Amino acid sequence: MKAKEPILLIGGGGNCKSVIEAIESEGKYQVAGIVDAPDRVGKLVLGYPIIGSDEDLPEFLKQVPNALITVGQLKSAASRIRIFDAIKAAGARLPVIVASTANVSKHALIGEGTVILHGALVNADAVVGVNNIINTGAIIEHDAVTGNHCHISTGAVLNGDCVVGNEVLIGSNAVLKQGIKIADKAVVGAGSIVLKDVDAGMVVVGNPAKIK
Ligand SMILES: CC(=O)SCCNC(=O)CCNC(=O)[C@H](O)C(C)(C)COP(=O)(O)OP(=O)(O)OC[C@H]1O[C@@H](n2cnc3c(N)ncnc32)[C@H](O)[C@@H]1OP(=O)(O)O
Repeated sequence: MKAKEPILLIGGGGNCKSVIEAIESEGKYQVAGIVDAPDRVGKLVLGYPIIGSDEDLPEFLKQVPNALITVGQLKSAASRIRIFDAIKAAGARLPVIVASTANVSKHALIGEGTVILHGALVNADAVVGVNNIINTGAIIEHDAVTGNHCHISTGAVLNGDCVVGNEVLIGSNAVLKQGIKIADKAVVGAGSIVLKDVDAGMVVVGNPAKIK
């Protein structure tokens, strides 16, 4: 059996727990440790130690060749982008993680550092950008596209041919009608039904979704 490669996780909150669950189920990587705030060093997350804080990151990345961002993304993608850039600058690798119960078409493309959590589906000819969270039970249908640094929350549905820009949050259980375009940095509120395209930076909520 192939030995598991070590991986460093950056961010030790709730998203980290879901990602650990996915990593353990996939069985390709062994969590070497977690980086979080200085006052949390020494604590455990699902049995894995918080081994240092942000300032130790460059040193850790010399020792562990794989890293993933496990900070959540609800307000802005800024923290996740900052860490992504630091990992890239250090020359470490950001693997794709696919949970054992997720389903990713062999005809889909997934960018580096993206996690596909339990029960999610990415269908044929979908393209998912780098550093995305495709959360539990989300659906990215055929030919749909997400940009970089997006969070497609739990149970959200991007129907066929939808195009989502960079740094977008699609809230839990939101549904995008087929072919809808969501521009960069927009937010779709939880449970919203999106029937019209959404401009950059807009926050839309409701059924049908309207600007908040
Ligand atoms: C594993 C996980 O936990 S993944 C986490 C998944 N989390 C999500 O999907 C949450 C997504 N975020 C949301 O839906 C948020 O409510 C946002 C981003 C749309 C808005 O957040 P805020 O700006 O803080 O809005 P706030 O809570 O102040 O509400 C403002 C108004 O919008 C309404 N509103 C907020 N969100 C929604 C929504 N999803 N649908 C309908 N109305 C909404 C509120 O009822 C409120 O209305 P009022 O002014 O008439 O009282």
